Order: sequence, then C-alpha cells, then structure tokens
Amino acid sequence: MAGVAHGNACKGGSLSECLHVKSLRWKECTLSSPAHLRFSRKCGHGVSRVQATISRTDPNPDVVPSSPDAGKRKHTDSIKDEARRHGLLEPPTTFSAKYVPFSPYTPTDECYSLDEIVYRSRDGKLLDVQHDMEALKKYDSKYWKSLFDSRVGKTTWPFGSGVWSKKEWVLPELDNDDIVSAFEGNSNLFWAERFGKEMLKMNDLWVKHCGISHTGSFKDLGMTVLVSQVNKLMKTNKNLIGVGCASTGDTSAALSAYCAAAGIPAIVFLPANKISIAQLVQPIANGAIVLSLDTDFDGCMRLIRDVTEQVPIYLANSLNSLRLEGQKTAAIEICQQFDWEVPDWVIVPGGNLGNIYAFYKGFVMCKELGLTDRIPRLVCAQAANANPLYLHYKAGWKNFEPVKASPTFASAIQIGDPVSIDRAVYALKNSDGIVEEATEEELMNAAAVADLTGMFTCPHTGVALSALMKLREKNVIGPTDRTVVVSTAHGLKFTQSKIAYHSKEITGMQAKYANPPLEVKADLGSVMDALRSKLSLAL
Ligand SMILES: N[C@@H](CCOP(=O)(O)O)C(=O)O
Repeated sequence: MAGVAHGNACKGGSLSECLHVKSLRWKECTLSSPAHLRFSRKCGHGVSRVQATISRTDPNPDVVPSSPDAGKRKHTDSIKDEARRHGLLEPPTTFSAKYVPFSPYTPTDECYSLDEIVYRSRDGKLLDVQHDMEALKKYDSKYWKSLFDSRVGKTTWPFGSGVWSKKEWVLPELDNDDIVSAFEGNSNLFWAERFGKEMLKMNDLWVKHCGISHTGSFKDLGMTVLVSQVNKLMKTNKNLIGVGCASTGDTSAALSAYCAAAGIPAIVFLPANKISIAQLVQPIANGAIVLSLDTDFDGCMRLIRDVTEQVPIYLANSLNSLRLEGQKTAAIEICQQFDWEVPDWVIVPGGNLGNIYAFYKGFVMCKELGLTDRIPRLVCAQAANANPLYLHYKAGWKNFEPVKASPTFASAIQIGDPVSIDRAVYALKNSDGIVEEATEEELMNAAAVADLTGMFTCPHTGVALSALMKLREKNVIGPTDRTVVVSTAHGLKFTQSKIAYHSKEITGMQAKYANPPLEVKADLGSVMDALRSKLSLAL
C-alpha cells in the first residue's frame, strides 16, 4: 500500500479532506503499528511538511513486508532512529516563531531570532515568543484537533510528550533530534468529585495535576523547551558553558534533570533553608552546581541576572519567554481533555507570575486558531505573605510595588518582586480575571481538607483551593461553573510541612483537619481501645 499522499491532487480544505482526495486507501489502513507520516512536499495544500500521525500500511524498506511485525520498530532502533527513518527529525519549514518585545499596547517592529541569546527588548521590556499565526491559520481547527488528538499516549519521538505533541505551536523550527524530553505533560485532569460536592456544593470541579510529572512540578513543561533550545545553541555557540536559574525549588529541579539528560552543565542559585529537602536533593542528585545563598528568592534572582550578564550561562528563569511556550501547553491540554470545551474558571497559584500568562497564552491561541470559542476567566492565587499582585489588584492596578515576601508554607511562591508582573496583569485584565490571597492557616487547611478527599496537594495548590473556597463563598464562582484548579507541584515534595500540620506543631495555627497517628501499644486490648475511640463501632 502506498505510504505517501500525493500532493498534486490536493485542492485545499482540512487535512482529512486532503487525505480523502489523495488516497482513499488510507481508510483501509488498519495496521497494528501507528507510524508517523511526512506528507509529500509537493502538496499544494501546504501540509507537505507537516507531520501527522496516521495509522498506515507502510512500505518501510527496513521491514520485511510479510512479517507480522511489519511497521514495528526494529529492535536495534531507538525511537529517535525510528523517527529519523520516517523523516521526522527535520523541522517543518511551514511554521515559525520569533521573539518580540512584550508590548501588547504599543506594537513594534523589533524582533529577534529564537537562536539569539536575548531576554529583554532594547528598552528593557520582557520578551514574548510570537508565532506566525497566519501560517498556523492555514490549517483549520479540525486539522489541529485531530493532529493533537492523534499524538496523545504514543511513544513516537517526540510527540509522546504533552508539550511536543503541540510542537507546531511551541517551537516549530527546532530539529526534533535536538529535543530533550521526558515525555512530560499529558497530566491528569482529576474530577474532584467529593471535594467539590461536600466542601463547595460544586458538581464540575477539576484539578489539573501538573505536579504529577518527571520532576514533580509544572516546571518540566517549560524546561523541556528551554533546554532543547540550549541543546541546539550549544552545537553552534561554543561559548555557552551552561544554563542557570534562581529558584524556590521546582525550577531548579526541572533545570537540573533536563540538563543532566542532555549532558549540559546546570547552575542553580537557591535561597538557603527556604526550600524543602525533597526539592534540594533533586539538583544535587542530578549533578548540578548548587549554590545555597544566604538571601531570599528575589536576592537569588538578582544575582543570577548579574552573573548571566557577565558569563555565557544561559538564563533559565521564566524571564526567558521560551519557558512559557512549554507551560502554555497545559492550557491547550485542558481544552483538549474537555474535548475542546473551555472551562469557566481556571485558578493558578502565582509567585514569579510567568505561569498565569502562559495559561492565558495557551487559551488565547486555541481561540485564535478556532479550536475553542472563548477563554476562561483566570484567577491568580497568592499567599498573603507574598502578595504583591494581590495588593496591586486591590489598588485598581495602580502603581505596582514589590514587597518583601515573608516566609510561607507555600515556599515556591515566596516571591516579592515577580519578574512577570506585566505579563500577569495583562493576562488578568484580558480574561476578566481576579486575584485572591490565602493566609497560612487558610492554605494549610485547604490543602489538608483536599487531601481528606483523596488528593495529596502541595501548599501552593492549597493557596489555589483556598482562593476557590473564598470565591465560592461569595458566589463569584457558581455551583455549576466548570472550574479547574491548577495543582503546580507534587505534595510529596512538601512532606515536612504536612507532618508539622498533622502533628499540630505549627504555632498559632488551628490545624482543623490534623490527623496525627495514634501511638498504641502492640497488644490486642490497646489496639481495640484505639479503634473504639476512632470508630463508632460496637467492638
Ligand atoms: N517557583 C519558582 C520560582 C522561579 O520562577 P520561574 O518562573 O522563573 O522559574 C521555582 O520553583 O523556582
């Protein structure tokens, strides 16, 4: 069976129509092994260089046609070899992206190639990655939906990743061979049935578990993109000596893991004694250069910016807009998981504030390309101990003032001078957004009560859940509103604070849902007494 759709018959329309016109025999294809197909370069439709996943009977020269394993990967091949044989390692030329100043109200012609090492515009503004939307719009929503849907759950390089399954919208010009991926993304969207019903009288509450990921946080989504681009740059820019970040624990873990996977030196600046042990051990184990500094995150951030200006170390914080291209795929994924229906609300914990903008960007892109018809209202949730955005919102967005962030159990968002403040304000203003805050007691109690319904939440998710509870109480969020809470990290990174909570060791905190273990003598009588005191059983 022919494996290539011939382009000369193509008259436009969606991809499926295009395939239908060109090769009716695709319909007959029911091969055991899905393979990726590069369409004919001659196709007038322009899909010529777009990669799509289609089940096909492949005249693969490397497999014996009569073999029952026809189409399967040879045992000597890696998944990259397989992709190479199918011509999938070269990037398509159809799509492109560049850096532009983040200046949505005053458009400018200033732009930079993604291969340049640049983090700010000429006048010091943040940058944004701008895609050639006209090129993307040449394909209709049906095309993008079926392309993205066809890639979910596969092991085909690199589309098995939830980030790279959206590659055309992320970093289209990168050679797939340069990608450094742990098949991140595709994270669980959990229906919080009991928490929703019993705590909030809600029937459509969801938690997007971005922390169930390679290094245990959503940072993997951005870091696969950034480290892949660095992997490419290092081949041509021999000066680059490594990649560095300041971190409250999750960014450093992700950077270290992806750098280790690629053999690239990672340098991480951490505020001493302000991150969890689980977070600290991650870069140590992955062989990063770990500097534990006697300052807070904002101090580490200032230092890494100074250092990366003086030495050729690539900056991996979300000041670098490449990161947000990966993070925005979580928003696209949410739409996809709801079969391209848009939730009413999405609640995101906020510290350095790159992620709230990344979500906004993902939702806007889905809408602009016709996959969805609106964007959700965004809520950014901050810890009251580190709440510069909340104060700015309450002041009617007048005169942003950084704050000195106080210690919070939500340590990953203990940030007083967020780098992405302008991006966040823009995202919130344009999504009819809201900012909420949570005290230490509120966030710990919210995390604990969610855990009692089967989750295992990090304190930052506790901040978002607490924001939800407040907005629900005020009936800003309605009982039937489809609401997604973004869980940013895995609860297992934060066992120290959870143990302190359940042991009722936190001074001044009413740990409403503490469930300390009972210390019981190992004899039947004592065990029965303990059970009697806990269960209303006639034992
Ligand atoms: N919470 C972050 C802080 C750094 O933010 P980033 O957006 O610049 O990566 C962390 O885990 O380090």
